[in-house]
Amino acid sequence: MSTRRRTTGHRVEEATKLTSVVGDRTKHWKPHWTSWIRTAFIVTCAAALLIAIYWKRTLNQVPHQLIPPEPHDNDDIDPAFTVRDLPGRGKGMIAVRDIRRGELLLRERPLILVPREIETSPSQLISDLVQQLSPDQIASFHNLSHVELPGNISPEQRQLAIFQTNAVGAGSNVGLFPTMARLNHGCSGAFNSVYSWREREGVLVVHALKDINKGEELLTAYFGTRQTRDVRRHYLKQKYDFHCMCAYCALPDEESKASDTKLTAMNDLYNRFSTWGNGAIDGREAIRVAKRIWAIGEEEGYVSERGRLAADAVLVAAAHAEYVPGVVYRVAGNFTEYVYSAEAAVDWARLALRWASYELGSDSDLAEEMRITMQEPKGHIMWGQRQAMRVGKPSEGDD
Ligand SMILES: C[S@@+](CC[C@H](N)C(=O)[O-])C[C@H]1O[C@@H](n2cnc3c(N)ncnc32)[C@H](O)[C@@H]1O
Repeated sequence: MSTRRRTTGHRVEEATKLTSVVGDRTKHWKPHWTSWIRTAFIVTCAAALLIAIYWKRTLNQVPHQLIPPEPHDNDDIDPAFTVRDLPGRGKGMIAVRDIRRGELLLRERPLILVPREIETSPSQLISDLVQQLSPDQIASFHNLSHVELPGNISPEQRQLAIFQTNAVGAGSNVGLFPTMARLNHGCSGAFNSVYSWREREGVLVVHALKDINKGEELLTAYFGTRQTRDVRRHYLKQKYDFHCMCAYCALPDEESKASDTKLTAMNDLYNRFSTWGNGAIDGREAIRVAKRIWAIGEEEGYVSERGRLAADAVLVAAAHAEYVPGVVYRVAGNFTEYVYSAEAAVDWARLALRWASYELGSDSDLAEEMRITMQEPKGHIMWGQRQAMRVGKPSEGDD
C-alpha cells in the first residue's frame, strides 16, 4: 500500500513535476506562439501593402513629366508661335520659343461651322454666314488666303474659295478657324503639329506632335499622308494648288522611294491590322502587326496616330485576356492576378495614354478612356470577348 501510495505518491509527485514542467513549458511557449502569429500577421500585411503599392504604381505609371498640364483657356497658353510671311507659301506659323512635344499650342472656336452635307448652294450658305459675323471677324475672314480660281470670280465665289482652302473637319461639321488656318502643310514625318476637334467644348485644339525648335515652322497634315510622294503631291496640287516641297517631298529620289516604301508598308499593315475585326488574323498576329507599324513609323519619323494605334492594341489584348483567380508568380517576381494578355492590355493602355496625350491632349476623351482601362482593365468593353490567347506587350520583341 505504502509502495502503491509511495508509487502513487511518486506518480503524483512525478505528475506534479510533470505538470510543473509542462506548466513551465506552457508558460515558456505561450508568448512564442503569440509572437509567431503576430509576426506572420505583420509580414502578411506588409506583403499585401507592397503588392498593393506595386499594382498602384504599375497601373498608374503615367510619365507625368512628359505630359504637360493642359491649360483650359487660350490666355493661359504660353504664346508659342507668330504668324509671318514666308517665301513661296504665303503666311505661316513660326515658333517663337522651343516647344515640347505634347504642348497645347492653340484652342480656337470656329468662325464658321457648317454641316458636312448641305442641301443649299455652298457659296450662298457661306456668304450668308459671313454676313452674320462682326466687322472684325469679317476682316479676319477676308484676310485669309485662297486657291486661285480661273477668270473673274464673284465675291460669293471668293468667300467660298476662302472657306474651302482653310476649313477643316470638326466632328460631323466643317469649320473655319482663322488662326489655325495659318498652319501650312507637311507630309509624313515633316508635320509637327496636330489639330483635333473637341465636340463637347466646341473648340479645336492644336498640339505639338514633336519637339519644335524656336524659329522652326509649325506644320500640320492636311490629309492622311501615308502615301507615295506622287500621290500626295497630286492631291495637294488639286485641292490646295501648290507643289509640295516639304522636307519629305524634297528628298532626293532614292531616299524618297525608300520613304514611299515605308509609308506604303505602314498603310498596308494598318489594313491588315483592321482585319482582326473580322477574324482574318488572330490577336497575336494583330499585335505583331501593330508593333511593325510602330517600328516602321519610328524609322520613317512618322509618329502620328500612335495613341489610336496603341488604343486599338488595347482592344485586341483585352479581347484575348483571360482572368485567372489567384496569384500567379512570374519570372520577374511580380505577383499578378492576370495572365499575360491582361497585363499587355494595361501596358498598351499606358502607351496609348502617353501618345494620345501628346497628340490630342492629356484631357482628351481617348486619354481618359486609357486611364480608366489602366485602373480597371476588366471593365474594357472587349474584355474576354475572344478566345484567350497570349498577345505581345509593347515593350517586348515578337514572340
Ligand atoms: C490653309 S492655308 C495655309 C496658310 C496660308 N499659307 C496663308 O497664307 O494663309 C493653305 C494654303 O497655304 C499654302 N501652303 C500650305 N502648305 C504649303 C506648303 N507646304 N508649301 C507651299 N505652300 C503651302 C497653299 O497655298 C495652300 O493653299
